[in-house]
Amino acid sequence: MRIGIPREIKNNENRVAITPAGVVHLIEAGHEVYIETEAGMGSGFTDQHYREAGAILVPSAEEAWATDMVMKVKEPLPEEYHYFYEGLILFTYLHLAPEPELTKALTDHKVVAIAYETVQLEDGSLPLLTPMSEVAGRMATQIGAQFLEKINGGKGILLGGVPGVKRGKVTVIGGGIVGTNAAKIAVGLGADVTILDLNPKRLRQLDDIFGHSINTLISNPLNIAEAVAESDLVIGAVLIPGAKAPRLVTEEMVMAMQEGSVIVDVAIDQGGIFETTDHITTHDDPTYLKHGVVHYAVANMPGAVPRTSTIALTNVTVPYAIQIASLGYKEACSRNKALLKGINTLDGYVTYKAVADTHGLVYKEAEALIKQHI
Ligand SMILES: NC(=O)C1=CN([C@@H]2O[C@H](COP(=O)(O)OP(=O)(O)OC[C@H]3O[C@@H](n4cnc5c(N)ncnc54)[C@H](O)[C@@H]3O)[C@@H](O)[C@H]2O)C=CC1
Ligand SMILES: CC(=O)C(=O)O
Repeated sequence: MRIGIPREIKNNENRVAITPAGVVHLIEAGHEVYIETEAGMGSGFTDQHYREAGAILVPSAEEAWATDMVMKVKEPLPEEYHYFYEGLILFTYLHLAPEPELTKALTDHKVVAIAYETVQLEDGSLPLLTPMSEVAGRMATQIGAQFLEKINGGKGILLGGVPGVKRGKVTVIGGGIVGTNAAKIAVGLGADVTILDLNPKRLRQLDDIFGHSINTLISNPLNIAEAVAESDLVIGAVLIPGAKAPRLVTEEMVMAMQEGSVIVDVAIDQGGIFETTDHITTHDDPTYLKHGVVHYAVANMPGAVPRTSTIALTNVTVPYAIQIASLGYKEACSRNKALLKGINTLDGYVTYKAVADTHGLVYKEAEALIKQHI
């Protein structure tokens, strides 16, 4: 199969969908890799690295898109929609629930869109989201600490405090991969950390992992309101796979926070969990002030640490890409049910229920559509 890797064009998105090591694996499996020139530069991989690995360098995005399967990192932007064609396999993060226009473009062009973030194993885990959630979770606390500094618009506190001065309070809403990694860094900095989750089993696991260095709270509106009001930093880390994020923190709750406190809404890629994170921000202009609270809502946080992120991402995506390329998506998804769950659009239909429900579109099971072809 011909696999295309265009350069990412989202603001400050320095990741790339394949490393030279990944190219070697794909070529060993019998495939051709067409990579746009300079696509890997932001991650420290030169065109020469890719050439030596056996890739074919192409000078335009158009040529990278004119292949059988395109691998990307982020969702295509409107200026890329004209590359879509019927039967194109697109393997990337999509986050379609907050993206009605992209959903329409994919269904209109009958693209086979396989979203990294909804590939799901039997135990419910999301193997192609996990590494980026680890990165974003760790970054969330670092970023929060940075914006709490007075020079960056914050209230001027050090999360760990010092002897004789109180520690800062960090609340993490959602105790999955992002939440756990955010808490690890916050505990490491010496902050007073509270994690809320809806799932009592998860809270027990967190209690086993962190012991008395965190507080756990069941997630409900009263607990959220109380924890948010007294926090210096609140991190949004909730996910209902494929669906629009629930708005758990109301504007009123944000108004109860002290001026100069900070919100990092990591879940913004699924629409965000704060009523006040009403738009996505970029690495160029990452924050805005609302009710005196600094809001950070960047949807591609790992793009800021591309070397780490590209390697972590491709470690997990390449084995799935090889399955799709070697077997074809129909056979690969019939054999691998985790991959089947990744198909968000097929044959002009939305094939992920939460996405179809969010946009009020007809839902069709990917498996049934694939069977019609076989
Ligand atoms: N902004 C960015 O650059 C990035 C954003 N993300 C996003 O971060 C979000 C979280 O991802 P993960 O941690 O991997 O998901 P996860 O599935 O590991 O964890 C989500 C947690 O939310 C909990 N939850 C569900 N409903 C809840 C509620 N009402 N209250 C409290 N907790 C609730 C679940 O029980 C689960 O523990 C996703 O939207 C993901 O796409 C991930 C990486 C990068
Ligand atoms: C998960 C995601 O969307 C990202 O890493 O940018």
